[in-house]
Amino acid sequence: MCGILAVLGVSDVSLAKRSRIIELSRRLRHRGPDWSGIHSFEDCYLAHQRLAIVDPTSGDQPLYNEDKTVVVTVNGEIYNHEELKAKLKPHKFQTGSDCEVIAHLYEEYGEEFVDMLDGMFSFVLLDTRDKSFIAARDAIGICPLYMGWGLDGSVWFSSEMKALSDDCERFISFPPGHLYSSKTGGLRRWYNPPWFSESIPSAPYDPLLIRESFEKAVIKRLMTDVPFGVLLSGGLDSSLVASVVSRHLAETKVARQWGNKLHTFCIGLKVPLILKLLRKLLTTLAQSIMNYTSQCRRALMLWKKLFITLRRMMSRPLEQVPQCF
Ligand SMILES: NC(=O)C[C@H](N)C(=O)O
Repeated sequence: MCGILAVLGVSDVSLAKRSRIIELSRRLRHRGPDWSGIHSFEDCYLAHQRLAIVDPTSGDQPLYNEDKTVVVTVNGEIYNHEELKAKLKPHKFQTGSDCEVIAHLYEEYGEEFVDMLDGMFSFVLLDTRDKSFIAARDAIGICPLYMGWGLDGSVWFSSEMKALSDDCERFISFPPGHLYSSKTGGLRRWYNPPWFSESIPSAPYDPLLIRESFEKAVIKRLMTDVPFGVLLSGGLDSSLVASVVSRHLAETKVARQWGNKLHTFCIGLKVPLILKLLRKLLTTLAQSIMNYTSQCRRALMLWKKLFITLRRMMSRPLEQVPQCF
């Protein structure tokens, strides 16, 4: 999770406008407490609130290509960034951030690079050479993104609606798997898997393939330089995730630095059945530590905070909750 805000083509380039954009970006501070950054170029602003996951020491954003003509602000994790860097051999990387690869891929391949990314992301990229910009959101919309239009013709993008709603004349939820290009002035789908148009899936059911894909999906998400935990509900999905993590934790960078105890978290009431399931799960997870919050009042306070955080995003709650990432 990080927070991004980009405002492109504002008519007012005064210091007051810049301060306003910084103030709006602060509305996303809860998404990234580790760093706040802004880059402005003429009438364009790219701001970032960072939750540092990969390269916490030098990966602050916005990020750039070598001569800083391409600027990006990204919320996301690019799981195949090492592989992509290897393809971009002549390029010089300034940071160890997984997201810097986006600026160099754009330099190398233009707007068509987005389907090379394996990850969850939403980003805005500004090419200062011709003042064009693109914005994109991952295949299924794990990372949130909203797009708005100001009365002065400016185009806005933000991780949360609360940074757009007071300053834009209208705004939309940016569709998952799409790319906006200022050159064409429209949205187009970049994610076009072969099965997309099938109404009934034609691939035969293959449980081993499902297991293998599930394990791979969990393992690639262990790409972090900071300690992490697993949130347990007591149900099947989170238990399966925890069991795959516990089996592969020892191989990770994090375990080498922080030890290979798996931290798990659970929030809820002490319902005997759930406690029984959690206890059973913990006996199967080697070296795990459980943090259980069961105080009703604290849980309610957290819900209150969550509603305030998601303010104006709750019209379709089930759709919006995963978008907190
Ligand atoms: N967390 C993010 O969304 C950005 C980037 N992956 C970082 O670790 O800084």
